[in-house]
Amino acid sequence: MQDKNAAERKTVQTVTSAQMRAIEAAAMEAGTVTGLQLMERAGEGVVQAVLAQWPHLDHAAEALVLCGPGNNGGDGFVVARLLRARGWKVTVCAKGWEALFPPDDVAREPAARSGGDAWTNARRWRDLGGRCLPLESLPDRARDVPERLLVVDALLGIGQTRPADDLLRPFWTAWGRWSESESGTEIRRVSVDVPTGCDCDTGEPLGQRPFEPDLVVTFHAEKPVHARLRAGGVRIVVADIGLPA
Ligand SMILES: NC(=O)C1=CN([C@@H]2O[C@H](COP(=O)(O)OP(=O)(O)OC[C@H]3O[C@@H](n4cnc5c(N)ncnc54)[C@H](OP(=O)(O)O)[C@@H]3O)[C@@H](O)[C@H]2O)[C@@H](O)CC1
Ligand SMILES: [K+]
Repeated sequence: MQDKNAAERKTVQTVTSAQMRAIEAAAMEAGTVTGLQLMERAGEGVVQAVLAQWPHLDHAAEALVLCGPGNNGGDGFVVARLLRARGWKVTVCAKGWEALFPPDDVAREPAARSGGDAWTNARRWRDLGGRCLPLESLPDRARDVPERLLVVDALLGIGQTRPADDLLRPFWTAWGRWSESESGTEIRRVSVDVPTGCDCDTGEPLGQRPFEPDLVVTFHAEKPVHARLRAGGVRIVVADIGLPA
C-alpha cells in the first residue's frame, strides 16, 4: 500500500488566486506574518531559485528587473536589492513608480501616496542608491546588453486582469533588438509568481504575447497556469514563504 503521505507529497497542491489571497489574508489577520515579511520571502525565493537553476550567473551576470505597479513589482524591488547585495549590477525599469523615481531621477520629496509593502521596498531600493528607469528606457542596442543577463519579470502577478501588451511592449521591442545581436549574449528570463500576460486561474494569455520565461518562481502553491507552463517546458519552482498549508 503506497504511503498515503508520499502520494500527497507527490501531488502538487494548486490554488486559485482567490484562495491564495484568502490564505495570505488569514495569516496576516492572525498576526503570524506581515505582508512585508511575505514579500521579503518571495524575493528571497526568487533569488534562491535563480541561483539554483543558473549558479554560473552569480559571478558574472547583470540583472534587469522589470517592476510593475503592484506587489509583484514590490517583489521585484526585493529581488533587485538582494542581487545587488550579492554584488550584481542591477538595473530596475519600472512602470508606476515615477513618484519615487521622477524621470529626471533626482529624488524629490515623493507625493504622499498610500504606503504599502511595495512602496516600502521601492523606497528601500531608492535609499540604497538603486536607480529606477522608466520601462521605456530598456537598453535597445545589442551592444548595451552584457554578456550574461538575467531579466526578472516582476511586472504583473496574480493581480493581472486585462491584456498586458502595453506593459510588455517596451520589453518585446528591446528583446527584438537584442536577439539581432550576433554576440553570444546569454539572457535568462525568470517570472515572479506568474508570467506577465497570463491569467493565473485559467492559464489563458492576457493579450497578444505574454512574457516567455525560462523559469517561474511562484509562492506557497502552484496556480492553475503553472501546470500549463510546465507542460510547455517551463521550469516551475514553488517557494515556501511561510504560509500555513
Ligand atoms: N501579501 C501579498 O499580497 C503578497 C503578494 N505577493 C506578490 O504580489 C502579487 C500580487 O500583487 P497585486 O495584488 O498588487 O497584483 P499585481 O499582479 O502586482 O498587479 C498590480 C496591479 O496592476 C494593475 N493591472 C492589472 N492588469 C494590468 C495590466 N494589464 N496593465 C497594467 N496594470 C494592470 C491592477 O490594478 P488596476 O489597474 O486594475 O487598479 C493590479 O492591481 C503576487 O503575484 C506576488 O508576486 C508576494 O509578495 C507575496 C505576498
Ligand atoms: K510576473
